[in-house]
Amino acid sequence: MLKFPGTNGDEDVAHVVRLFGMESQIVWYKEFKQKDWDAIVLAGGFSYADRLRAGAIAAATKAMDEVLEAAEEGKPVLGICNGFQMLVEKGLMGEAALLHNENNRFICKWVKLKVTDVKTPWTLAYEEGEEVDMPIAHAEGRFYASEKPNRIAFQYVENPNGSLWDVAGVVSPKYENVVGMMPHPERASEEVLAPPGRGPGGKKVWESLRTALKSGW
Ligand SMILES: NC(=O)CC[C@H](N)C(=O)O
Repeated sequence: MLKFPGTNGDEDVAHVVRLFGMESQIVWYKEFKQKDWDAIVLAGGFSYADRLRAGAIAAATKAMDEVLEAAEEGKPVLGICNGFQMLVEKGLMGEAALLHNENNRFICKWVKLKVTDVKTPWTLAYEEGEEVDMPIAHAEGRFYASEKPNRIAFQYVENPNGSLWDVAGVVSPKYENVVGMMPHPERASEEVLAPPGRGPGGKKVWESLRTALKSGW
């Protein structure tokens, strides 16, 4: 897992990855070499204080060239929230952008999602069309693209931010091993963290990864 100045989701991701039986290390972006890792998670936060646009400055680092190389090699790469913004800014998610939420506010709440692509290393443990709960926490999460993406990984059941096509997460059009999503699966992977009436809808992201890595993805 990669840490930039302002990343804040790294400890939570490392914790759940270990909880699901895998090893995980947090690596400072200056020291990051992709060849050392089987999979990469770009955790959420406020890298470089969201200056310019969220994820834009992180996308210009050498560490993100390493991430691109890992994507090209077929390694599973997941961008969560600010990590998704980095993948978009790096150009890995096609002609797309994450704009300010329609209401111009930072939105922090649990939402219901539909899993719409289960052919990625991050989603293969879900049923297609399965509805799950996860929290969102972002200001710049409104998915925009001139054309509907071919592979949408997660869709909002009730769209909170004005994203086109209810997009909450997409598969890279170039690399099917690369997924970006605004909701936070790492905050929804333990029963105890789910509020009343909600379930830990992120668990299967890590179960998917475990299965994918075991089968040599
Ligand atoms: N939780 C996050 O990663 C937030 C992402 C970004 N800082 C935003 O507000 O849009």
